[in-house]
Amino acid sequence: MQDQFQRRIEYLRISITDRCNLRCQYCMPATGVQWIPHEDILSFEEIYRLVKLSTHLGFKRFRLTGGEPLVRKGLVDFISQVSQVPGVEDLMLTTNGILLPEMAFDLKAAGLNRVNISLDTFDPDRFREITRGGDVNKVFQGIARSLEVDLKPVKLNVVVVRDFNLHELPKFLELAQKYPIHVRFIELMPIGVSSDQRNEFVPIAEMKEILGLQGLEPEKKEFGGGPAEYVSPEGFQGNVGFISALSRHFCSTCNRMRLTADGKLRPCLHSPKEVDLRQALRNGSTDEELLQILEQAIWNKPAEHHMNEEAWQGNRVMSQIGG
Ligand SMILES: Nc1nc2c(ncn2[C@@H]2O[C@H](COP(=O)(O)OP(=O)(O)OP(=O)(O)O)[C@@H](O)[C@H]2O)c(=O)[nH]1
Ligand SMILES: C[S@@+](CC[C@H](N)C(=O)[O-])C[C@H]1O[C@@H](n2cnc3c(N)ncnc32)[C@H](O)[C@@H]1O
Ligand code: SF4
Ligand code: SF4
Repeated sequence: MQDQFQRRIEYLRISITDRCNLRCQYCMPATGVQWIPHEDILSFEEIYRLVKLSTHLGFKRFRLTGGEPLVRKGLVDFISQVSQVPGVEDLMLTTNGILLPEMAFDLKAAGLNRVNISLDTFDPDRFREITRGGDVNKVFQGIARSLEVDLKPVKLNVVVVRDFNLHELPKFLELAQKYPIHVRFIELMPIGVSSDQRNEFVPIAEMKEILGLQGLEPEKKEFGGGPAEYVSPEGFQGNVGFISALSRHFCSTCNRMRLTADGKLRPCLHSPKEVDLRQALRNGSTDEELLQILEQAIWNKPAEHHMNEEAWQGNRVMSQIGG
């Protein structure tokens, strides 16, 4: 359905867990976060019901995220079920890739269409530093395995952090040159723990200059349902995408809603306004009542974010929203 600004809302980002096997510095505090108790997390049955209902409103793209979605038990069976729901056209997952070497085959067999994998550096020590303990080789293996089992197109998410990985951008470009991978460079958003890391922000224009891509016309073709704008340099096997959340935001074409692991419907990544679907699910609401809640939340979706002018509000960090 459309919201009050005539945006067609068709993409639901579902955070299936707030837990994670990494602790990225821009996403989570060093001490970690208090995990949400199990009983407060939506069960897969509850999420399944919401997915089915949302297709009646025109939702067709569904992305599983987290926390780290691959750490949740029962995920493969859940994907088998959701992938068969009529109206689910694109079922996708955003992951840090650590568990992909062992899970990619089963995910594909269960009906997952594709994966977006986060990777901010090639250097094992620096990866350990930014993720507070992760093994980058697992992510490399995860990328290779995803290509092998055809979870395509495989996309990489590279959050650009000035004092951390700016010098590695050309190496990421090489990856898109040699492999059929969409490499996307992301502006650091001042959300949760990164709300006080604004000095690490690098605008897309600067990234393009470093990469020598400033002159290229953006692709007209769509490569998914997300906000990235792509260029296709001559002779490249993959594409290069840019997610300009701050320097040129894409809110006027926003097509998505978010569901948090504890069952809150979040109409905008940046706005703390949420609607409690868990309570509605658990107090015996009918399908019609749930649909009404969804419709109302979509209609009232904020026009745009205020990351450039306002301080971060609310107490969630990015891993508790889903990115
Ligand atoms: N500001 C803003 N950032 C978003 C939004 N959706 C995704 N992002 C950011 O874009 C980055 C990539 O998101 P992904 O989870 O890989 O998904 P996607 O880019 O929407 O998906 P596809 O383009 O369909 O592959 C993450 O850092 C997200 O936080 C949004 O609605 N607003
Ligand atoms: C919150 S993570 C959840 C999924 C999974 N754990 C992963 O890392 O891909 C989703 C995406 O948000 C990105 N992200 C986290 N914090 C961010 C921030 N402050 N600014 C921009 N992107 C961020 C991550 O790099 C990742 O690509
Ligand atoms: S970005 Fe993803 S992998 Fe890193 S801490 Fe956040 S949820 Fe975990
Ligand atoms: S910041 Fe909010 S309105 Fe803007 S694109 Fe993201 S979810 Fe949509």
